[in-house]
Amino acid sequence: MTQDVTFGLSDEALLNLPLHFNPDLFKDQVVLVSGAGSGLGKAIAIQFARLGARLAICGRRIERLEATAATIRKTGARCSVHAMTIRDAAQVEQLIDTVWQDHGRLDVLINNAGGQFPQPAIDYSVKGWNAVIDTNLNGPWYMMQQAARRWRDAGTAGSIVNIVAVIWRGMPGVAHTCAARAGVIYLSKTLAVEWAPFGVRVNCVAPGVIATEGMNVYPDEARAEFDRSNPMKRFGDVQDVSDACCYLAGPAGKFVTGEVITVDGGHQLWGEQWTAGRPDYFKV
Ligand SMILES: CCCCCCCCCCC/C=C/C(=O)SCCNC(=O)CCNC(=O)[C@H](O)C(C)(C)COP(=O)(O)OP(=O)(O)OC[C@H]1O[C@@H](n2cnc3c(N)ncnc32)[C@H](O)[C@@H]1OP(=O)(O)O
Ligand SMILES: NC(=O)C1=CN([C@@H]2O[C@H](COP(=O)(O)OP(=O)(O)OC[C@H]3O[C@@H](n4cnc5c(N)ncnc54)[C@H](OP(=O)(O)O)[C@@H]3O)[C@@H](O)[C@H]2O)C=CC1
Repeated sequence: MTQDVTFGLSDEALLNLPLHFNPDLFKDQVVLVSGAGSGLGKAIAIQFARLGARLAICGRRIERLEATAATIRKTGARCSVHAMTIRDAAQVEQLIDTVWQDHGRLDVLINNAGGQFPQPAIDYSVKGWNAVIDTNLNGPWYMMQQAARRWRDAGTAGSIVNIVAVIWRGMPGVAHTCAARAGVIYLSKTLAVEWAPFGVRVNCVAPGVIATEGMNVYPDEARAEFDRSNPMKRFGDVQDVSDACCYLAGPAGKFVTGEVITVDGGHQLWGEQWTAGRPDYFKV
């Protein structure tokens, strides 16, 4: 049976998910989450707030960010809202300055904002290719570099978690995002070494198919098969990903850097994947 794909949990449901970590785990720490107006970013931000953190959230659409912030404030946590695009290096620099001014510190950066559109690579326009590379490689890089410069200059430790994707076998239909995510993964492994002297850890989480509204970008034909993309034959939920972020960012992950945690129900080991539908050539 195809799983119901009216994706996403309500804010109320996110506030009431059972916690798998100590509620004081991130007490008084400041966590910046990009793309927190929806889906995974919203769930990650709310979970850090429930674990005692102060939040800074960013994304392009202010209304969605304000809605997330209102939910976060119900937990008693402080939350600042920053409307910006990660694709503009100057806006990223301004963002990191403002977060330090507003909160006086930064402890964790969750580089979650991202996305792509499904299309055979042979048809990509230059603008489409650049949009995806800017969103999923250049943007996360600007965020990492600005955060790390601040940590180096302040002499304080920091932790970065980049949300990537399960790209190990390629991903037909989203070649542009595969290229970008591979870049982020190997950037992270390299920075983990370069930035270890500053006390900065850099890790990635690679989610498989997770039920979020972002999934609506895929054609019905492809989405109908997504719940069969792993041997558990279902979508993961947002907490599967937010828990991995909390593990990596928090004290349990203090000896982990340059690593990728795959949270995919076994997807990387199993089956075929067609993000833009199965081409006729492969139907027989
Ligand atoms: C058994 C089956 C198993 C299968 C299992 C595989 C499952 C793997 C699933 C993949 C893993 C990842 C999942 C997710 O990431 S979930 C969703 C995350 N969210 C999104 O993807 C959000 C939606 N995407 C976007 O917002 C955009 O794609 C983009 C990221 C590029 C946003 O950029 P921008 O806002 O600048 O975009 P524009 O609309 O201005 O477009 C810029 C140019 O990009 C081209 N374009 C955009 N959309 C399309 C499209 N749908 N088709 C073709 N081309 C597109 C185009 O050139 C745009 O320029 P023009 O508007 O001038 O034409
Ligand atoms: N759901 C899944 O199964 C999987 C998701 N992922 C990745 O996880 C991340 C979150 O995805 P998900 O929550 O599902 O999807 P969503 O589309 O719901 O979330 C993407 C978020 O990124 C923000 N964003 C996009 N472009 C920019 C930009 N240029 N500057 C700032 N913010 C931006 C969007 O907000 P706004 O448009 O307002 O800016 C939105 O809130 C993405 O990187 C996605 O590719 C990876 C694998 C699987």
